[in-house]
Amino acid sequence: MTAHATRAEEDADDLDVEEALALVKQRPDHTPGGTPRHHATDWTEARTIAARAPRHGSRTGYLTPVAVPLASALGLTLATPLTALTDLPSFDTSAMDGWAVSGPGPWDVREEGVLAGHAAHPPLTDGEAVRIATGARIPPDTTAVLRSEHGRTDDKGRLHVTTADRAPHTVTHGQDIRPRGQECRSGDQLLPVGTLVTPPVLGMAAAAGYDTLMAVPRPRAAVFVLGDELLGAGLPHDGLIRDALGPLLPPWLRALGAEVTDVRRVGDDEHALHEAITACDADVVVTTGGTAAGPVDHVHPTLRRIGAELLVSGVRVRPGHPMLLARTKENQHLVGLPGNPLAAVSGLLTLAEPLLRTLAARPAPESYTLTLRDGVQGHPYDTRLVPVALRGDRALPLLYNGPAMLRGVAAADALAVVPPGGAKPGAEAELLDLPWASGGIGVCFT
Ligand SMILES: Nc1nc2c(c(=O)[nH]1)N[C@H]1C(S)=C(S)[C@@H](COP(=O)(O)OP(=O)(O)OC[C@H]3O[C@@H](n4cnc5c(N)ncnc54)[C@H](O)[C@@H]3O)O[C@H]1N2
Ligand code: MOO
Repeated sequence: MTAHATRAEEDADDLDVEEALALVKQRPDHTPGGTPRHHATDWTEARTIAARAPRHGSRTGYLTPVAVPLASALGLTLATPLTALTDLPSFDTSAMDGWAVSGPGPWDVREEGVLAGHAAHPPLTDGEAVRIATGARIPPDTTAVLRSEHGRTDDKGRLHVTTADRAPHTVTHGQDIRPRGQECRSGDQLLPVGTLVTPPVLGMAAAAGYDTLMAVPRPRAAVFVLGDELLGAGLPHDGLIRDALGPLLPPWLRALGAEVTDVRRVGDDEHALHEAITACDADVVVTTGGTAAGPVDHVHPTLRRIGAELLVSGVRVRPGHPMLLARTKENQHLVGLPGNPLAAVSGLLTLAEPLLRTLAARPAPESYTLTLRDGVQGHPYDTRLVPVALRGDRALPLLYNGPAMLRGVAAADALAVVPPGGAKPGAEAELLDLPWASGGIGVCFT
């Protein structure tokens, strides 16, 4: 381990120890800075509140379904059942390249063959055959398809069944013919409401006659990045640092099913923040930074000013405890992510993920646990989310997991949920998968 790594690891540990020590000396409803945290919500409860938030009043929770062209429907949820608009196959079709034959052989072979996509072929008479391609329409009165490798034509053009292992290949009635309606009849339900539109669902829908699907659209999300200290390019200098969340959040939100409609830096300007929020018509507003009670932390004052309803104000989770969720308009929620980058990731998974999931009518991922290879120091009262790498059937907690660090999560497959008090080596921990670790980067960012 390098001297640099050792120092960073100590820093990460120091943060935990400092916070823990400060907290054990205080009542659990006070932050280290002494600000009361009367409203801090339990981590599990916060996720439940976020998932239910869009369901207030008589609302279903999900966005109004729309007709979406197949090319744009990947990742959406079906709002109506997928009902076959046609029989499949829609005509009797050849399953193999070969000959359509009628009655027992040998057969006289017609001159013109039948290809996929061709118009109907005249009926065969008994003792006749015609060359046919896979997917072509079966001529009326065909009794079987003989595969090209199971037949040969003699010099008079007559078709014979060839032999294998000294016995002729069998030609049974209906062999290698896919009858119309074998897979479904027009009107059959192929997939229920609530199905996630995956690549095979798109293929199935096209085969069954659809050009568009009635689906729940992607929630539209706007990202407002707060902080005068942030640079969009180049090296940090003079106390200024690079904006890490501007690049991180939009693709992650897309991976969570959102359409990102706006990404803007609004500095530490209360007026600009007020303008940005009130002019925004996205379903979800995500702000970063400014959630604490510092002199330029404008999120809470702005929410008070616009009369927003605070649903979650602080969560008993580390990092990320100042995160918040508010209802800013009848159809709009705001997720306030803390500025520390790993704290923002924590808020994304705690509040934004369940909120977006409900708006998009997606089912909750199955929760699962794995054994932790190493012990993880806990917070006395709060849940911790710790980046882990998956190695076989064990989760390996990663270093560099301090609130301001992304080095751990950048190498992680999941975040482990560590309960208050910590976890011993070999303990089971719930894992929150990172979208690309399970789905593949190409799938989740389309
Ligand atoms: N008196 C107290 N102070 C703080 C408390 C507390 O309980 N009492 N909590 C600390 C914790 S924990 C966090 S997290 C932060 C949350 O603060 P804010 O949401 O107001 O965030 P900022 O102050 O704006 O920034 C915090 C930190 O993160 C850096 N930052 C901000 N945005 C970005 C970005 N887009 N990319 C990279 N880094 C960013 C910023 O420069 C600060 O270093 O409050 C603590 N304070
Ligand atoms: O614990 Mo804060 O929430 O640094 O990130």
